[in-house]
This record gives sequence, C-alpha cells and structure tokens, in this order.
Amino acid sequence: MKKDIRNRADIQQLIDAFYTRVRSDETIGYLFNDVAKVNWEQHLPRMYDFWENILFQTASFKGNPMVAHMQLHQLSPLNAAHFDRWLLLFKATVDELFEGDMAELIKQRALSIATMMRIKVLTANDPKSII
Ligand code: HEM
Repeated sequence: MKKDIRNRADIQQLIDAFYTRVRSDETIGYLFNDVAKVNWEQHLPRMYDFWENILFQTASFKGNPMVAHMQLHQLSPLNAAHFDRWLLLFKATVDELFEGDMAELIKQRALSIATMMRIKVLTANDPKSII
C-alpha cells in the first residue's frame, strides 16, 4: 500500500518526480527547456510552496500563476493538448507514488486550476474562442 501525501517532504518528492518527466516530455518539455528556459533551482521550491499552500494552507506561495502562463503563451502559443499532457503526467506521477485523500485532493485541484488556466490563457486574445 502506498502512503498518502503528508508533508512538504512528500510534496517535494512528488514535484521533483513530476518535473523530471515534464523536462523530457516530447509534447511539453520544450516549453520549459527552450521557451521559458526555466531556472529549476528557483522554480522547484516555488512549486513546493504552491502545492504546500494548496494542501496544507501554509500561505507560503507568493506568485501569480495566471500571469506566468499568459506570458509563456505570448512567447510560444499553448494549446489544449499541452494542458491535457501536463495533467496526464501530473496524475500519473501522483498515482505512481501516493494514494489517499490528499493524493485525490491534489489531482482534483490540479484539474480545476488547469481548467481555469486553460480557459483564461486560450481565450485571452480570442473573444470568439469557446475554449
Ligand atoms: C500547458 C501546461 C503548462 C505549462 C507548459 C506550464 C509551464 C510553466 C512555465 C514555463 C513556468 C515558468 C517557470 C519559470 O520561468 O520559472 C510555469 C510556472 C508556474 N506554473 Fe505552470 N505550466 C503549465 C500548467 C500549469 C498548471 C496546470 C499549474 C497548476 C495547477 C501550473 C502551476 C504553475 C505555477 C504555480 C508556476 C509559478 C508561477 C510563479 O512563479 O509566479 N502550471 N509554468
């Protein structure tokens, strides 16, 4: 039986495993590696803060994810397939490492934030688009 996500160390394990997949992914890897040229030493701790705040209300994350992704979309257009792939990798990583209420909750939150982000980003400059 796998354990549930209980603390920041577990979130760190999850996020490190997720971005290891993301970085070498054929569909979305280039957005991180070549377009945003992510500084991972800075980005990973921000992502631990983001998810720790969502699961455990630590209020440690100070950032604006919507703006970050709007900017990315200006540099290189995002599409529905990118969001689908991101979510699939996220869910697969959670399921590989954890199970339990928090594991379910983090997948639900990822889905709802990704859905909102996708609508905002993909309709930002196209009032006719329905998604
Ligand atoms: C198409 C899917 C996605 C792509 C390609 C993507 C890519 C990126 C990139 C390139 C950055 C900037 C990293 C940097 O320069 O340091 C970023 C930041 C971030 N992403 Fe995503 N992302 C995606 C979906 C999501 C989703 C669904 C979530 C949340 C559920 C999320 C949460 C965040 C957060 C919290 C940040 C940090 C924002 C900040 O520092 O203010 N991303 N993302």
